[in-house]
Amino acid sequence: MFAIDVQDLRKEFKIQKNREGVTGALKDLFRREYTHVTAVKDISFQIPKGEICGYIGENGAGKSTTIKMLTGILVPTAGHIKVNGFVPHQEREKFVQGIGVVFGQRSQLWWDIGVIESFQLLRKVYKVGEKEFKLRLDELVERLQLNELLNRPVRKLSLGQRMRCELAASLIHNPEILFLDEPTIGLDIVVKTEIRDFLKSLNQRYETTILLTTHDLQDIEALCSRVIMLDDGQIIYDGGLEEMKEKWGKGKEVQFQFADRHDITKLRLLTAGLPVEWSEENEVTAKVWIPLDVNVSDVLSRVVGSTEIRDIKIFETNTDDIVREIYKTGSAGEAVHV
Ligand SMILES: Nc1ncnc2c1ncn2[C@@H]1O[C@H](COP(=O)(O)OP(=O)(O)OP(=O)(O)O)[C@@H](O)[C@H]1O
Repeated sequence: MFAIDVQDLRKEFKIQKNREGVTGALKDLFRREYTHVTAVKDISFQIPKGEICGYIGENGAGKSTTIKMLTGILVPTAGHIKVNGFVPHQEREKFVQGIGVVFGQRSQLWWDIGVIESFQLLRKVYKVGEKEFKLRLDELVERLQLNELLNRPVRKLSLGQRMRCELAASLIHNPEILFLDEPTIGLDIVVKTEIRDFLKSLNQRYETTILLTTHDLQDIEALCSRVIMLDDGQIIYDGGLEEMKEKWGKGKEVQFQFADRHDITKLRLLTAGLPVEWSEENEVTAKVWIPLDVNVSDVLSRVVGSTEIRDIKIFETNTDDIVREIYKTGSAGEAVHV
């Protein structure tokens, strides 16, 4: 059984049209006109237990709509969903016991009461026993460093502090599946790293399945072995992160800092016959772009032997660039493997 099993899932929204002018408004009063937006277009995917899967796409691609259907907040127009063995919108009460949800843009904590009181309320919602709650809370407090925050009202927390509390809140009942919609949005790099480390260890320790929506591809790099990419409600890529890089990565860039002034013509001659491209940065620095099918060491050995070098830096393919390129060209269209 998969942790998440989605078959031909579709969501259409009915939107009221507003006709123009007074006559339009009057007409609207008597007979409303509607248009339909299809936010999710018959998508299918399966996520095995214990996997951390990135769910990415541009604004409006349909990510949040999918998460809302997977968590039972929205009812699908068509298709089938099984999460943790349940149909989310039909078996809500049993279903929510097994999932945790964090929407980065919205809080599940009560604004004016102390964090610990919110946790207590959630304990009751999820019917967690006092003893179990205590153990769980101690662990979360330690690992997310919440000690100082427990008695403060949520409205007095910084965004990073609040997000750590949100994560703890979503995990009080030790769910098997965690849905995270933009969990690192607006956070500084230190908090982002802390949250990523926490999620990684949570996954390793409890085999928690995580579906993660994010615009920050560093989240994906740090956490996900698999990526599902959505475009206009359809899946345009479903596969490994490394595979994605191999398929669409443009190669590597190597930057040389020479001991003396370099001569770009001479550098080009050194690598003659290889499909590489040199560019000058300044008098002593030059870059060479090496496509994926050329061995970096072949290039290095030709240059290193004949010039004195101070420093070499190798820049790997950047996921950010790849994803941007795929969105731009839609080139992933041919390579869907679902
Ligand atoms: N309640 C709604 N009523 C009407 N249209 C909606 C509703 N919710 C979402 N949509 C539309 O569905 C499409 C997908 O929206 P969704 O919020 O799922 O995208 P997203 O990928 O999560 O985007 P973002 O990255 O901006 O959060 C958009 O065109 C959006 O305008």
